[in-house]
Amino acid sequence: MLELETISHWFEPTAAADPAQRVLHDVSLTLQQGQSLALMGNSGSGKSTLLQIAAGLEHPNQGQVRLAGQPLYQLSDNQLSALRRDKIGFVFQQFNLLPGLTVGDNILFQSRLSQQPIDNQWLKHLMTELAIDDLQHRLPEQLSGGQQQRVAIARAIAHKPCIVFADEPTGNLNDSLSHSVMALLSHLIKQANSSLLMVTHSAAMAGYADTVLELHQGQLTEASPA
Ligand SMILES: Nc1ncnc2c1ncn2[C@@H]1O[C@H](COP(=O)(O)OP(=O)(O)OP(=O)(O)O)[C@@H](O)[C@H]1O
Repeated sequence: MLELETISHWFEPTAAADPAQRVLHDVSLTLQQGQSLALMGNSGSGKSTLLQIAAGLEHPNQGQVRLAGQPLYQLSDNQLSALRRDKIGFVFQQFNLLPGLTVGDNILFQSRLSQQPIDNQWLKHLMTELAIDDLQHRLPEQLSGGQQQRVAIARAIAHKPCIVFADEPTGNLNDSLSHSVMALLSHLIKQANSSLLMVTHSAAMAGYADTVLELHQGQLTEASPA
């Protein structure tokens, strides 16, 4: 479903005398449909860079990413945007809800853009499970952090994407909220038969994923036990 093929990536030096900063070295990875993977590693080890490359948001210097059989970095900009819109869901640490839209419109935003038929039964199920059905007419600023992240999860899964990319999805929540939000995210992703690639600093949150890998010196290794 998601294949990273020998990805290498570096950033140009900020000063002429500095060497280029190589962040990823020949990273390969396969994620099957319905499988979840947590990516851990020290700050600055390249986790977000890897997630951005896997999601088609940052062009790698070398290597290819295949998502649902399509080589992301051989697609035109329009094809890549359409694939991201139809096949991918995103959950970010900062929630990233659209401030001018109600909860209901935020959740439907991506489905409407993709012009796919909206599965109302699935939407209702999501809202009930996430306990946000009474919040549909509120604006994001009228919600708590935990409520905002539950809305962001509904938005990410509403169109049953092939894969959800989550960058520190519980990074702004306290411990108990983190567990309840993470439990809901992993449960609903399984129900949608979506895959999950999640970046986290928390071994407890990583424990919700089927597999945990660590990024160290530009390469993926089995995560060391917590
Ligand atoms: N646009 C950029 N230009 C130059 N260097 C960058 C850029 N983006 C990231 N980096 C550098 O690449 C390295 C990896 O960054 P990245 O954000 O992927 O790490 P991370 O593991 O997600 O870190 P954290 O856990 O702190 O969020 C860091 O050293 C960072 O400073």
